[in-house]
Amino acid sequence: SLTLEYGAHRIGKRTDQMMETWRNYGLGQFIHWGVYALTGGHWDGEYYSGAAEWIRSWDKMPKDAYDQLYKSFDPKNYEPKAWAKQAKEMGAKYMIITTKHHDGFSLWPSKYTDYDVTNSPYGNDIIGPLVEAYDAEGIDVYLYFSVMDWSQPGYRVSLETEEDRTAYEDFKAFTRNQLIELLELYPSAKGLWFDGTWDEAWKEQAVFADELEKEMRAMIPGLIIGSRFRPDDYGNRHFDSNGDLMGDYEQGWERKLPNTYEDTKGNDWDAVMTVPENQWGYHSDWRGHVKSSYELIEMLVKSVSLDGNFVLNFGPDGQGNIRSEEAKLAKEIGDWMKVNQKAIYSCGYLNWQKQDWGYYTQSREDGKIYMVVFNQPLDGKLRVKTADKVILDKVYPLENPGMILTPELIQKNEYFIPVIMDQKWTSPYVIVVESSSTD
Ligand SMILES: C[C@@H]1N[C@@H](C#Cc2ccccc2)[C@H](O)[C@@H]1O
Repeated sequence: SLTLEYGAHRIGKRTDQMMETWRNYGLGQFIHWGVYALTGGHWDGEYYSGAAEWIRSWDKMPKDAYDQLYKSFDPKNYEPKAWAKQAKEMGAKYMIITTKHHDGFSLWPSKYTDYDVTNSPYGNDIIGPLVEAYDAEGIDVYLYFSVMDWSQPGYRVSLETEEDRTAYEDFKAFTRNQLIELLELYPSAKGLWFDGTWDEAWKEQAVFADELEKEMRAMIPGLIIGSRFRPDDYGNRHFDSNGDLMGDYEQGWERKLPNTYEDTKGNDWDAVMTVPENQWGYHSDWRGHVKSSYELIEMLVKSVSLDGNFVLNFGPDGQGNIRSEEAKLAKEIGDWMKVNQKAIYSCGYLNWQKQDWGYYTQSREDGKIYMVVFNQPLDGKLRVKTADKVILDKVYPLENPGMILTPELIQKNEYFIPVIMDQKWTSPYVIVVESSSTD
């Protein structure tokens, strides 16, 4: 393997309490909010088919017009406490807020740019009240920060000339200043979710990024930073040039999920997911497939079954409203979580053979096994093939612990669990398996 000075600084999972807490979240909420929400994915009557938060990059979007939008940012309906309550009802255990997206508009009062909320009609800090509201609901807050910043004169995609390099030094200092500022202003933040680190210019900054990461971790002990922030000695992010994970968890699952446990390489990971195919910021006209709560609950369960967290995105509109489609999903997911949360929180991967009826999760607290059924067999029999030396001691529906189910032995370590056929199941249900080992 290569000798790396700026590669992975740890092999294997973090085992401290803050990371244990992170690992056990199960469900998170992403919030993408900024001046792009004012456009709703349209400009001058034309529909933008890209991701709404990227509308500034659209050739039909005059850059100076976009850069004036902040002078109209005055979200009268912004209610951080209502947002936090809704997230609590949904069952989110953490929330990731865009403090600054690629356009550089800072949702907090930043000493280092005039392109921030204090210079908008709204005038006040957006981030602070949101952090307070989510902290009050017991939902941990993580700060999304885009290194790529189109508003900054020193920002560069690549460093071709001496002028580029000189300018980029200013940009690096600005980036560090804003990050230190965020951690000083919002010390209850549990971590940073970095984005916009794919530029060649940034990928040359292994030394700077490593020193900055160390400085931030020293400010907030236990701070959680994913694999998307640092480049290694050769510019590799996520996994260093030896294939070892950078940062505290894998951050590469954006709008996609791993399919097998092997895909996760045994790392901690989160999957961040949009409701439409690819809209993070507010788009008034969602086209194409919009995911149902059923689909999103399956993604959540699949994520937990593979030792990951599932983070569902919300994109409030320019007035600070949570759109009705997202409010409906939050309610539907929350209703399911209220009944089935034991199969999600503090649960993870179980090494039993995956079956077609759905997913296994296992509690990291008491070892209970949860069979989350999405595809009920027509004959009402759930095939279960356990790992070796496992005895099924007690099997029952999570919703009805008194209804003991008797497994039918098919062969060694393989059973049929009779499902409850006298009930028309309309949503995914959970069967609990209490087991022991013959060791
Ligand atoms: C979390 C998500 N990352 C951002 C992106 C992107 C992107 C940009 C170009 C090609 C592929 C992906 C999206 O704007 C959103 O913030």
